[in-house]
Amino acid sequence: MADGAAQMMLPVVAVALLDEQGRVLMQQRPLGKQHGGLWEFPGGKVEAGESPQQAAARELAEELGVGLAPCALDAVGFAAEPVLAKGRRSVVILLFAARHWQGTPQPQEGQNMAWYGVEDLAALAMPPLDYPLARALVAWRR
Ligand SMILES: Nc1nc2c([nH]c(=O)n2[C@@H]2O[C@H](COP(=O)(O)OP(=O)(O)OP(=O)(O)O)[C@@H](O)[C@H]2O)c(=O)[nH]1
Repeated sequence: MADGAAQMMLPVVAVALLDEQGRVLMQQRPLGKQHGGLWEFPGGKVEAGESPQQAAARELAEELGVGLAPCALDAVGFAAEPVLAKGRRSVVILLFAARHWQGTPQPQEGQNMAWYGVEDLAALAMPPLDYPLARALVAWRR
């Protein structure tokens, strides 16, 4: 990828933790941040020198205190804004799914978390890119 293109993209990873009943863990963004109060898949920005899987494992440890082996992450799909305002960076979110992890998810940053049926995600108030990610998760599970 050309340097210019890299500067215009902001890579973000997200993880669908799936429990034995097939429910998925969602967390609520803190009020005061962009998309505050909306429900999202846990995750965050990929840092320099990380693979997407390493970033996902780091973010899930930071946010929920769980251990994730990079090989336990299945690629589900991605979402990106179809049209960008001039000069804005394109957020590209890569969604992984995991059925196995170490520890019990506990909010580490004071955020609310809850388990939802995968088919129920579309009814949640979410940031825009989490809707196509939720649809990709429904399709991936079939
Ligand atoms: N999940 C999600 N994130 C989005 C969407 N659109 C969008 O710009 N983002 C941005 O993607 C980034 C996700 O990274 P993050 O979770 O580490 O960001 P953050 O604001 O919680 O943490 P920060 O304090 O490190 O910036 C945020 O800047 C978030 O605002 C979207 O539709 N869904």
